[in-house]
Amino acid sequence: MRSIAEHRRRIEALGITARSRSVDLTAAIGAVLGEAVRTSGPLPAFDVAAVDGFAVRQGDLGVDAELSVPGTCVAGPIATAISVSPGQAVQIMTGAPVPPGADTVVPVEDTSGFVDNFATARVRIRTSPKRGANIRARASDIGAHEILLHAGTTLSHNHIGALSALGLTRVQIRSCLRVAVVPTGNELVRPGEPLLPGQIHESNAPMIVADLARCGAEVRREDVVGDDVESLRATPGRCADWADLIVTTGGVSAGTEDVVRSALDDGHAEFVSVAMKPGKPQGAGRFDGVPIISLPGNPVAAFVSYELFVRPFVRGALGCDTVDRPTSEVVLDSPTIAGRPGMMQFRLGRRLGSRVVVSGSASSGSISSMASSDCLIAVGEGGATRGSAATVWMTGVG
Ligand SMILES: Nc1nc2c(c(=O)[nH]1)N[C@H]1C(S)=C(S)[C@@H](COP(=O)(O)OP(=O)(O)OC[C@H]3O[C@@H](n4cnc5c(N)ncnc54)[C@H](O)[C@@H]3O)O[C@H]1N2
Ligand code: MOO
Repeated sequence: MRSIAEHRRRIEALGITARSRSVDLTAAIGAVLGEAVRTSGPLPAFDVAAVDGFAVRQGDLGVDAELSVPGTCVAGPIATAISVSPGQAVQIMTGAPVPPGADTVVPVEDTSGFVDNFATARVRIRTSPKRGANIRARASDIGAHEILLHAGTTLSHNHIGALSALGLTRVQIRSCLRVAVVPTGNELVRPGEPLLPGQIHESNAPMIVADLARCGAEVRREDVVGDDVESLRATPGRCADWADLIVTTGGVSAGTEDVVRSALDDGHAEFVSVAMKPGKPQGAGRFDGVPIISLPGNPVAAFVSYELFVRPFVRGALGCDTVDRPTSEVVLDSPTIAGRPGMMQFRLGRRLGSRVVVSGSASSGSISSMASSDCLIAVGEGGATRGSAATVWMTGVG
C-alpha cells in the first residue's frame, strides 16, 4: 500500500502549473498575485506635512519664538512657489508638500496670535519640537524600486489600496489555472433535478468546485459521466482542450461498474491503494497529456482526498503563500477511536475551543457528519483515546 506522503509526491511530480493574466485591480480581490510589484518612485514622493500647522526652520524655535508668515501651503498642486527663510513660518495643511527651507512642522495647537492677513501676519510658536517633527519625509515609507508586494500574496482590499497608491489600475494574477471537475456514476443526478428510485444527488463536484474557486482557480463543473468506458475516455479528451488539471470522482475501486480506473488506466495514470481511511482508492497521472487526479466517490472520501491530494497542489500551482490548511492542537473529547495498523485515519470533527468532538459516524458516505463538521481529525495507526492530544486541520479556514 502506498503512503500518503508518497502519493502526494507523485501528484507534486505531475507539475501542475498556472499561467498569469492581467486583470483590473478592483476585480483582483481574492486572487493570487502573479509577480512581485515594486515601487517606481519613493513613497511619500515628497516631504509632506503630517499635521495642520506651520512649517518652520527648527533653528528659529525657542521659548515663544515669533515668526513672520509670508504665505500658506495646501494639499494639492503647488500653485505658487513658496519657501521658508530664517525668521519665517509658512502656514501648512496636512498633506501639503513641505516648502523648501522648512525642516519641521509645528501643530497649530502649539501656536497663537496668527491672523489670516499675509501682509502683516505673524505667529507665536510656543513649543520647540525636534527637527523633522510632523513631517512624513520623502521615501520614509518605502524607497524607489523596492518590493511592495511579493508574488503569491492573496490579494485583499488593503493590498488593492496599496497597489492603487502606486498609480496601478491592473495587476498580474495567477488565477489562470483551469480545473475541470468530472463526477462519474450512473446513479448520480445533478442537484435541482428529480430523482428516480436508485438515484442520488451528485454532491462531490459542487463541493470541490466551490472550494477551488475560492482558492483562485478557474473551475468548470462537467456534467455527470455515466459508468461506461467510452464516455469516460471521451470526457478527459474533451476537457483537455481547456483544462490544466482534471479531477474525477467515483469509479476507482474494484467494482464491475468502477470504470474510471479501466477507462483511464492506459499506462499514464496509476490507480493505487493509499494507506488511509477514508480515501483508500486513488488515481493520478496524465490523460492526453493533462494531469488527472481521480478521487473516490464516497462523499467523505472525496472530501478528505480533495484536502490531501488536490487543494494543496492547486494552491501551490497558483503560487499561494500557504498551501495547507492551518492546523490546531486540541484534546479529543469523544470515545476512543481504535487504531488501524499501517493506516492513517481521518475523522470529521467539530472544534470547540481547545477540544474536538467527532462529528457523526465513521462512514465515508455520511452526509450528516459532513454537515456538522468544521475540521478533520488526523488519527495515527495507534488510534486516539478520549483526552489525548489531537491535531486537527481547520477545513473551513485558509
Ligand atoms: N470490493 C471492494 N469494494 C470497495 C472497495 C474495495 O477496496 N473493494 N473500496 C471501498 C472504498 S474504500 C471506497 S471509498 C469506495 C470508492 O468507490 P468508488 O470511487 O469506486 O466510488 P463509487 O463506487 O462510484 O461510489 C461510492 C459511493 O459514493 C457515491 N458517490 C459517488 N460519486 C458521488 C458523487 N459525485 N456525489 C455523491 N455521492 C457519490 C456512490 O453513489 C456510492 O454510494 O469503494 C468501496 N468499495
Ligand atoms: O475511501 Mo473509502 O472511504 O476508505 O471507504
